[in-house]
Amino acid sequence: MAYIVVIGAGVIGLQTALTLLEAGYKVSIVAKYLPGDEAGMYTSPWAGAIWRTHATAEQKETCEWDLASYAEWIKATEEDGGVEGVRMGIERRQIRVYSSKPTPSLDSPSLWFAPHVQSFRTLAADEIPTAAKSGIAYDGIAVNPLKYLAYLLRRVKELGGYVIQGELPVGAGLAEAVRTAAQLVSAERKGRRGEEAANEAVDIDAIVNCTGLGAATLCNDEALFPIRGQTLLVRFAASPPPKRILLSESEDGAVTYVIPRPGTDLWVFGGTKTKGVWDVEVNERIGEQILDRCLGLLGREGEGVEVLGKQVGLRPGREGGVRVEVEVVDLSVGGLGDGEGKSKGMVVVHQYGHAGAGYQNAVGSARKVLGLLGEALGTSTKAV
Ligand SMILES: Cc1cc2nc3c(=O)[nH]c(=O)nc-3n(C[C@H](O)[C@H](O)[C@H](O)COP(=O)(O)OP(=O)(O)OC[C@H]3O[C@@H](n4cnc5c(N)ncnc54)[C@H](O)[C@@H]3O)c2cc1C
Repeated sequence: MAYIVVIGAGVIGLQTALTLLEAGYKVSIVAKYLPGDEAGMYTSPWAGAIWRTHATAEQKETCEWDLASYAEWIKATEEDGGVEGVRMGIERRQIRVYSSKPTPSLDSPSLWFAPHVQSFRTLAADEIPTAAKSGIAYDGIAVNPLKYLAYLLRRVKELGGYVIQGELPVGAGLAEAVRTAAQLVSAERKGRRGEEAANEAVDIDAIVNCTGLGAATLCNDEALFPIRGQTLLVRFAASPPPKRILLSESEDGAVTYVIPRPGTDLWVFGGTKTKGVWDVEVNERIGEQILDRCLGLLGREGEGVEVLGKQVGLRPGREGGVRVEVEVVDLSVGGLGDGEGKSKGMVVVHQYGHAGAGYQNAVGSARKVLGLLGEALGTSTKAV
């Protein structure tokens, strides 16, 4: 059975590990940060998060990825009275998207997703705020990132995946990172199985690199850049609004959104999308602007509104888009020897740079990794 090490425990690493385990691979995760940790370089806990595709009709693969998550999430909210959805930390909520442009016709490429989402409709004039020109609504999904990450981690462990907390060296090249990952897995095996495992060869068949922004230094990918997002966590002391996701896009590209956070009485107010800014300190002035914009979107004043959290996350943006591809890394120099002096090429599947769509891309892009691994290792999904 092929043995895969997944680097990273954000939504991408965890979903990839889960997909590989479900297909029969043995999997260990190595990651500096795990669910429950909070760090500027750990994007996933800070997400909004919702299902709202950013893909254009021409980006066929991304469209498929987004639809894969949508189908899986909707199913989880429907089956068994929605028990699985609750376990996952997701809720089905109507999303209303307001725009400063007129409604495109239903066969317009910008509405490619309309036939695929449930209860799609254009909003009537009296359902649209005065500042907007048009609006659409459909059944969306809100995700509580903390619960969702915890759920994925639990599933990984239930299926026999091992999770090792550790940092791989950055700036020393991918081969060095791969070697360190192998050492960490070896040490973990030793701890788990006792001294007799100490000399056991670490037989790793492939690595999947799900390091998000960390890939900028782990494998020197200069195309990566942060897209800073600031949000607030808000509670309404009285008369909370109807639990809907509202999102407004203005002509200058600014996006304002309110998201009821699943399983809580909190709301996420957002947001910002500032490219190239690494600063993870909360900016109070931006926070006040977000509060004003969101209350305006809800048509409310500020009474009884408690701001309980202020947060910043860095989306892993990448020039040229997501990187999901195979690289064979030469480990011959001081590498993972086979004991006979032969060089060893390690299959590394890169899986990072999902920008503002990591949650909705995760299921589909993990399936792509599964296919790439099967081709690279010569293991069909059924034969691992
Ligand atoms: C404000 C905001 C709102 C968002 N809203 C949405 C939304 O509505 N819908 C949506 O789909 N997406 C949304 N996103 C985007 C989504 O959060 C990201 O695309 C996703 O979290 C990226 O996940 P990741 O696993 O690639 O990276 P991360 O979560 O950053 O995980 C990277 C992992 O790699 C590990 N790692 C990195 N370097 C090393 C190293 N050297 N050694 C060991 N481990 C390492 C880290 O410790 C971590 O475990 C939003 C993001 C933000 C900030």
